[in-house]
Amino acid sequence: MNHTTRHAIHPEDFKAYGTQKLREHFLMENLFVKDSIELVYTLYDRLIVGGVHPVSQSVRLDTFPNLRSENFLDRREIGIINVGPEANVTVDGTDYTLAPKEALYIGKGVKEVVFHPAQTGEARFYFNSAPAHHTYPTKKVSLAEAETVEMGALENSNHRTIRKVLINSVVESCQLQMGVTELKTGSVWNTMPAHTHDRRMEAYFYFELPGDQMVCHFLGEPQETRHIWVKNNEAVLSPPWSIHSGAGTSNYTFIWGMAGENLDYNDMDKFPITDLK
Ligand SMILES: O=C[C@H](O)[C@@H](O)CC(=O)C(=O)O
Ligand SMILES: [Zn+2]
Repeated sequence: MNHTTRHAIHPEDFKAYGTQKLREHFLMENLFVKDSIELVYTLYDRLIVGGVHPVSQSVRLDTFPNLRSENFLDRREIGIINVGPEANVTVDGTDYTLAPKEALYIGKGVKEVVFHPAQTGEARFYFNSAPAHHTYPTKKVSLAEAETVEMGALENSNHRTIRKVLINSVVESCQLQMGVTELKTGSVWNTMPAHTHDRRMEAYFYFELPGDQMVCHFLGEPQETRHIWVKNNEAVLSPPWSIHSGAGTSNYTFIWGMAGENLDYNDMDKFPITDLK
């Protein structure tokens, strides 16, 4: 397992960041390394963002020094979404088969989580983990069980399906919320009109983006935005004061995950498009 730390950034300092610094602090590349877990421990609500890529052997979710706990989930909950072909995850001896884009919520106190290679193709799992002070049951959530909404329109290049997978109407969690948003062919903009939610941070993970295409992800306070060019299978952090919205050179799918003060998905402040700067 490889881990790095990302500190929280003040919005006033953020204004002075150039391309390299923006990427260093907000972009998460190389989340999938063969037979390894790559994770980023952030100081935004202590959310951990990670990728698991078991190819020739199973990979165990081990604790690491930042946690000072015996097991990874002693004081944490985790949401896992399968971003590869069908593959299994074992949770304290129970096997869960995750079809592509299916999710697994695992509550605090679980001792062992093992990710397995796929039968066909290369397994890839993306996860977010947040501190938890209560144990909620482990639960697999299929896309059919997700709370699903259609947003936007092709005329605005933002027709998309938002599947709220780990949301409190579907699965109980302490602070974690996650979902999968799929852009329709010809639609490239996510999260427009853009919003902030001061009570929660967020992370976006882009996938199903052709290898020769990219997403231009916008971040920053609504009147002081910057951009980061993002490739397939890369993730971006969004501080609570930042918008998070992207336009692709093709359509794509992304996973959003949040942690913080509340579990209220609709608690967001939307900005009129014409007010962005
Ligand atoms: O706070 C919620 C998140 O930013 C996403 O759910 C937004 C999203 O998927 C979209 O509009 O495309
Ligand atoms: Zn958001």
